[in-house]
Amino acid sequence: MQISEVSLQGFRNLMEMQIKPSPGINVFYGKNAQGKTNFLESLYLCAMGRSMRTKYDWQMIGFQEEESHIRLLINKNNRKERIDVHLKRDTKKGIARNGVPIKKLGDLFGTLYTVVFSPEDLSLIKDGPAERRRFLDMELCQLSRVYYYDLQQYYRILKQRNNLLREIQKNSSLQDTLFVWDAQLIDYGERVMAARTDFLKRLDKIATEKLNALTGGLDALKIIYKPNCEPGHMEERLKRNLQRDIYLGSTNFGPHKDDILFTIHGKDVKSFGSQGQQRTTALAARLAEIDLIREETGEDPILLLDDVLSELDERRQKYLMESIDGLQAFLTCTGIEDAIKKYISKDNLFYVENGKIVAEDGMEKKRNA
Ligand SMILES: Nc1ncnc2c1ncn2[C@@H]1O[C@H](COP(=O)(O)OP(=O)(O)OP(=O)(O)O)[C@@H](O)[C@H]1O
Repeated sequence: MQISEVSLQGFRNLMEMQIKPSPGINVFYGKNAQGKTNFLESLYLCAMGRSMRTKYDWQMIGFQEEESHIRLLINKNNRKERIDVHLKRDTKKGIARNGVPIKKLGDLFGTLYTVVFSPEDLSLIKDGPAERRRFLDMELCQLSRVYYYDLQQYYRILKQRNNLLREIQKNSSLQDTLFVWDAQLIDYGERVMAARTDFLKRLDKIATEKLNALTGGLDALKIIYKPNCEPGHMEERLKRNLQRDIYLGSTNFGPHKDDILFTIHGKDVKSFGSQGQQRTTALAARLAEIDLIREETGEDPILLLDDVLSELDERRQKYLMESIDGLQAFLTCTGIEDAIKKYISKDNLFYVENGKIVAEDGMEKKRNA
């Protein structure tokens, strides 16, 4: 799977541009705040139907613009696919796949697989459980539309159940109707937990190997699913906690409170790992995602690497660059460091300045003219 053309109009500070990336590692370099991450964000938006930085679509529209358009052409096993995203200030965004508008976001998943590496990956380890659930859900949604559907249904029913719990506080006879929501919540909740269990088992196996290679066998990683209630026991948990749920007006057990534990030599990386170990753990998890996507879909994902090299030591930089060799990657940096020089050709260099992206060979021509 490869992106063969990107066209942008009015996307953040990227006003009007069209580029044809190469199949290998494409490097976007330039000073701070020029539009490099904005470019990666536009690709992510086409893959996932949302930004990786904001939940508000309007924030991605250029300050002076009313609308923003992104078009990607993708080569997929000698087939061509097209994704169009249209952001509007006053209405919902429109997304089309091969010219056909999609009705549900789930219909977009699977068109373009991406793995994002960014300095914010550290928050996967350091922040609260919500960040780790987000990681889990984004990855699983990419891989399985069924999961996306189950998760959506789960949250829809959870909301209804919580509303009803608050109603029951005022009118206890309504408790008789709770079983309708509970049966569905348990059904979808158990499915979500089963998918998470399976995904994390597989991720753990691959990430452990990656971390082992990244640290030369020094650190032994384990990724452990921490379900908030044991899979298979949701019904019993809900029953046992009913009075508390009614009192609080919210559901206190279920996969909406799940977490993931990352350990090195049995110790929680969040509490005991060094900053370097936390970063390497996140990197191993991202690298494992690449293999998992390949295993699951038979497709190579597109990699978005946002200024990650500067955070890594030489050994890790080398391992990362070697791991992504042969994949299409979009890598941002402020300068062409030695670590990347040998992996790229001049044809894959793009200079970013003040919202303009210029292919390096084009610049060369301009300079020599
Ligand atoms: N909606 C928008 N419209 C126009 N410009 C925007 C919009 N949102 C952000 N910007 C501008 O985009 C610039 C930041 O771009 P970006 O985040 O891509 O930086 P970058 O090149 O990756 O820099 P760094 O190396 O610091 O990460 C800022 O100047 C910001 O003002």
